[in-house]
Amino acid sequence: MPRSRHRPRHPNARARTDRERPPQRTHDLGQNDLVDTAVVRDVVAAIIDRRGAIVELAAGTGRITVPLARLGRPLTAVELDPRRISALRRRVGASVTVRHDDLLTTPLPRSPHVMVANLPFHLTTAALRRLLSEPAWTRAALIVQWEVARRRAGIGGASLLTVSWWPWFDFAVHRRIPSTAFRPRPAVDAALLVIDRRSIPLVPHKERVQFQRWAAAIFAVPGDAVTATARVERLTRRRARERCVRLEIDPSRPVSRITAHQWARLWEAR
Ligand SMILES: C[S@@+](CC[C@H](N)C(=O)[O-])C[C@H]1O[C@@H](n2cnc3c(N)ncnc32)[C@H](O)[C@@H]1O
Repeated sequence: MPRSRHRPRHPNARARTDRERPPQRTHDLGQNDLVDTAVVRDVVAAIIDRRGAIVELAAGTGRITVPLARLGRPLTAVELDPRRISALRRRVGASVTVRHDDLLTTPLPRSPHVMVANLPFHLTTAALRRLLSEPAWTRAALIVQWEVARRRAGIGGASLLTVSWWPWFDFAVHRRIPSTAFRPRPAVDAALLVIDRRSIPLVPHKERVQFQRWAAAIFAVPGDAVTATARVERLTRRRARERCVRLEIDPSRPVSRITAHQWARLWEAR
């Protein structure tokens, strides 16, 4: 069953009478658990050399939480489904902080930490937006749909969401995860997407809002780097081409194929 087909019902929503209550559908919450232990090991390995506390979102019944707990670091596991919370508490014991909360709003630490999540697919974009605007985590190891991971990492062309955050984050696909690694099995493969906060941003933080507006304007122009630069910067095509060549950007390159460093150079050259 595709994970994203049904709109999820929030378990904390107004209580309904039995007659009103629809049949329980666990896939509404994207409960595709990770049953492949080799993939679990890869998720843990992705954060093992990053210091700080660990926050796991969408912890489920603890298939990733348990091996994370063995690292002996402060660990908070967040899960929305109250039935899963009870199972999780029994499984991990008192050393893990188990929090019954929504991953989109749960408070995150203000000190450096790492994030882990096998995200419910229907919340992927909302969760990414939320995480990217949080100030303190240094690395996030996230399981997301395969195609989403490729787009976020700029493979075969970056999306505006990626470009908007590229000066401050690096996105990499660590591995593909076959749909057979989950129960119930989703309709599509997934990937382990690892996002690192850049220690030296490519664009100063204080310019983020302006950069994002400008990038959106460039993205809205169909075509290549020259066409977009000329339109947004109000340059002649000749001047725009000269600027691209000077900045080592192929003038005929589609906007979605411009790299993170090239975006930063274009921004600086405005
Ligand atoms: C794909 S499962 C992952 C479970 C477990 N981490 C694993 O890998 O086996 C997603 C989990 O997120 C939970 N979930 C769904 N919506 C959530 C939300 N808004 N906040 C927190 N957890 C949520 C689901 O109940 C489910 O347990």
